[in-house]
Amino acid sequence: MILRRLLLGLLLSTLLALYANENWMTRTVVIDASSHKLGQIAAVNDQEEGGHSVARVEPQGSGWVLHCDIKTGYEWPFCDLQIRLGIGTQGIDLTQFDSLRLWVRASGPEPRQQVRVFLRNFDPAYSSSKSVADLKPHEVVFDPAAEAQPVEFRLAQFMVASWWVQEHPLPTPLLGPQLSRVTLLSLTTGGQVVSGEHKIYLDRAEFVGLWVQPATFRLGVIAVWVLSMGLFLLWDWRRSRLRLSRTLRRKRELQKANARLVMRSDEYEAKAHHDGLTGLSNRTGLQHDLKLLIRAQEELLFPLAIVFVDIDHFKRINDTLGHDAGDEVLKFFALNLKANIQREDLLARWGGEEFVLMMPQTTETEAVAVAERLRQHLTGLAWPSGLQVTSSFGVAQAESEATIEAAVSAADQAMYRAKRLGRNRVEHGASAQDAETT
Ligand SMILES: Nc1nc2c(ncn2[C@@H]2O[C@H](COP(=O)(O)OP(=O)(O)OP(=O)(O)O)[C@@H](O)[C@H]2O)c(=O)[nH]1
Repeated sequence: MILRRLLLGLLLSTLLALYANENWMTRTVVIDASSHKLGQIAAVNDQEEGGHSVARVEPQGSGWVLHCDIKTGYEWPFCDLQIRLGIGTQGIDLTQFDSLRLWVRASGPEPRQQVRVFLRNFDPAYSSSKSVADLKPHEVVFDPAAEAQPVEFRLAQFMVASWWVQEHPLPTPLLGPQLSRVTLLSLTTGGQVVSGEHKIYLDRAEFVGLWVQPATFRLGVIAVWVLSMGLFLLWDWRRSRLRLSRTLRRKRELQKANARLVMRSDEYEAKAHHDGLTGLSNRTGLQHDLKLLIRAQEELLFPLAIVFVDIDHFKRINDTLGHDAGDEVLKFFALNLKANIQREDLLARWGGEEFVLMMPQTTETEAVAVAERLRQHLTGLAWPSGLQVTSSFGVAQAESEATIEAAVSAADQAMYRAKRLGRNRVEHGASAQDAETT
């Protein structure tokens, strides 16, 4: 948005600047009675050339009037109103100007009273500081009465007077117009003047030019555009780099946050799948592990032996020794169960003082033997607080994933049968009584 505004601003400024360059950025050198003292003005006649014409200048209005009495004597009689420009032979550099405006009138005995305008240039190659005749004259001739005032000439219209070139042979490079050191502006009577009273009135003259030539100005405008584009590209490149590094930083932060979340979710999952007291899997954990095993190696899993283990009269331990002692018994029980089974067996706390053992690739008969070994081992342990702890076992077998649920139920039933039959024993398979209960 800002960029669009800047671009629009630059575009409008460019159009305005181009217009201003040609219309408002003009400079003007004014020549009139207030800018030039009478000492800088001279009336010259043809007497030095052997003529008899008489010329004199006097101020009038904002400028001057040249009174000229043309008399025969010289072949080309004339009177000249000369205005000094600049200081000494330095003159003024008119190459920076485009035109000359003149507020001029002329009167005299001719039907078309012509005036010649000269711009005389100094160049040490052909001029001496003393003689006006050595200054290269650039000339236009016109009839002021036929023109609207002010009369405007382009400086390019001024041509080097051919009669002067004939009298001053020049090397080729110096032949053309030269306006870099113009020391004199003169208004002269016409080339074929007739005898009598002539007057040339000059109210004002102006050299007009542009401060900066359009070609140079346009180059400047192009430079501004190129610079702006360059700056924009630099700024855009820096912005893209900043954006990129910001995005990368955010990505890294996200990755870190993600890793933290994954870690936390792993922790929660571990907590959800484990029993806090014994460190064994809980029922959810067991189901999860079982699912993984079925997915990974179902054919190696079955027959799957399922053993339910329940501590006998556990409530009494709690009641007599307290809940903490009960916890210690549970931990000790779990530890010893774990220590006496194989690595690939799954052991979980099913709930309360009840545990489940699942043994892959194990038949019911083999599991009964394992259960018996465990029962004896657990019974023979030195229990905390000198307790005598026994446990009851129920064993069943699952042939496939579809029969696991039934086998779990059968093992649970068998364990309860072991309880009913006096505890501290191993039971397996379904009995008639179990079938009745289910
Ligand atoms: N200390 C402790 N006690 C528990 C925990 N979980 C369950 N219990 C207790 O275990 C006892 C189980 O009692 P019962 O279901 O009557 O079983 P039992 O006393 O072992 O009797 P039988 O199983 O029939 O031999 C209850 O008093 C529960 O409060 C536990 O995490 N810690």
